[in-house]
Amino acid sequence: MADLPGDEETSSEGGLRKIEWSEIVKHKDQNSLWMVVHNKVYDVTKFMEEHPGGEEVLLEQGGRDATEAFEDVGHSPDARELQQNYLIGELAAGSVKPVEKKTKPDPPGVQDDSLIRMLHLIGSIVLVLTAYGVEKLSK
Ligand code: HEM
Repeated sequence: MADLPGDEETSSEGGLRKIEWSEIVKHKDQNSLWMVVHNKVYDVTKFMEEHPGGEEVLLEQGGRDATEAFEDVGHSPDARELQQNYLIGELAAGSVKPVEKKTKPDPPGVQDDSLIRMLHLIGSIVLVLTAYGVEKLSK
């Protein structure tokens, strides 16, 4: 495969280029789709349309560790052989996987905000009532 960015970084021992997560996570759409399976990095951009399981599932795994998803499907030995055509490198040892941001729970502070507003309201009412009471008493 030609024109792979950083091809020249190919390591001497394994022959496989060591790739960091910081680079992998950038390749997660139709233009360029990489995924990690068993610590190996695959560029499946050109395979997307041919994938018997559909391109959607591959896109979902773009820029991520797809090992579990890949194994859960129980891919055939043929599929595993085919997969090797798309091998571009291996995960750099010690490369730290970025924390995935999934659907966030309610941001903290939302509840606190409404609590503060409620306290303000109660405070204002107490203030008005007190002022009213003081005025009455002073008469
Ligand atoms: C380089 C990576 C991959 C290759 C080469 C590949 C290849 C294949 C092949 C050849 C098949 C046909 C059945 C078989 O031979 O096992 C298949 C089916 C399937 N693949 Fe993949 N696959 C890859 C990654 C993935 C990933 C990451 C997922 C994520 C969920 C996935 C999901 C599926 C599903 C759901 C099917 C079943 C389709 C069906 O039987 O209806 N594949 N794949």
